[in-house]
Amino acid sequence: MASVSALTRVILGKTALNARAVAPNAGFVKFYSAAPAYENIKTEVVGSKKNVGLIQLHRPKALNALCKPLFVELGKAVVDFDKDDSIAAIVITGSEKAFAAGADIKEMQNNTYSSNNKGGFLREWEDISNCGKPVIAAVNGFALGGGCELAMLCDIIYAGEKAKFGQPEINIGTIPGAGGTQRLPRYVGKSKAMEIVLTGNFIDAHEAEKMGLVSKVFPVDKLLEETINLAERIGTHSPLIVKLAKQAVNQAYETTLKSGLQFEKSIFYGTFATEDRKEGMTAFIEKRAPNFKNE
Ligand SMILES: C=C(C)C(=O)SCCNC(=O)CCNC(=O)[C@H](O)C(C)(C)COP(=O)(O)OP(=O)(O)OC[C@H]1O[C@@H](n2cnc3c(N)ncnc32)[C@H](O)[C@@H]1OP(=O)(O)O
Repeated sequence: MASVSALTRVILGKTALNARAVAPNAGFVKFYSAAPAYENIKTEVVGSKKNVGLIQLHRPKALNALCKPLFVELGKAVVDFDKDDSIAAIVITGSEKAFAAGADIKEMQNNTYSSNNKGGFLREWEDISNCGKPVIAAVNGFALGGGCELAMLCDIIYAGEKAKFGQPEINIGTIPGAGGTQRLPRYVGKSKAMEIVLTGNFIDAHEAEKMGLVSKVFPVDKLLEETINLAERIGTHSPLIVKLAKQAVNQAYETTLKSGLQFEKSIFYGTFATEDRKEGMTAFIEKRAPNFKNE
């Protein structure tokens, strides 16, 4: 697969450089003065308004298996983009062959119950689910085990038509450990989730779309472009209201309908305390585009 840089050059028709490598004020790519030297991921700021944080998992020799160093870097990149007011949404992608082939089996082979427990194995993954901004997965290739779970930690999943999803942990004598038994049934229902978890079988992108795991399927070489378009579309709205909308939808997974509706109502009422709600409605009535201030 072409690198993120090459892809974004194609997508945006201008020079997109790795944010780590670019000098301050280089124009197209936002410079992170304190950007760490990542080894297992690449980050860039992309989109015509430079408001989409793109993270590419980059551990090609292991099909992006999610070793701890990779996840620490991924968590840091997500937290940094989440804190950055110029970023509207975050896209996580992998390579054409693999989004991620799961947690790193070689790394965990000699773990014990007690080492998992004491070390909080896979705890870093919470950095993704705690992100306030929309996180979108662009999945080409394998999204297996932890790879499928990482995609499900994201708010929206777009897939390339050759993507393969699965929870094959059962094949190696364990069970999904990063949300597969909990998030998958919420996406696809109990029977299909049981089938996927208990057989370890893979499902293709179109099946995943039919089941509701994936929102849309695209040709492999269009996936990243379409996902960035989606992130940019979200980025046209008030970041404050987007964050509240995300919180409200996520609450549907945490509670009963009655208390979820109460939660929604209080968030909805709360939007009336924001400048952006006032601006949005005023702009509609004045027949002009809104100018949101994130306030
Ligand atoms: C949260 C939990 C508990 C988990 O995620 S458990 C892990 C769940 N995931 C899996 O079981 C998938 C494991 N991987 C596979 O089944 C196969 O690699 C696939 C994805 C079907 C691809 O098969 P192939 O195309 O034949 O590639 P394959 O040669 O197996 O993999 C290429 C390299 O990546 C390595 N690799 C692939 N998946 C890996 C993983 N999850 N952990 C560590 N290394 C992995 C693999 O060992 C090989 O390395 P090497 O060349 O040093 O032998």
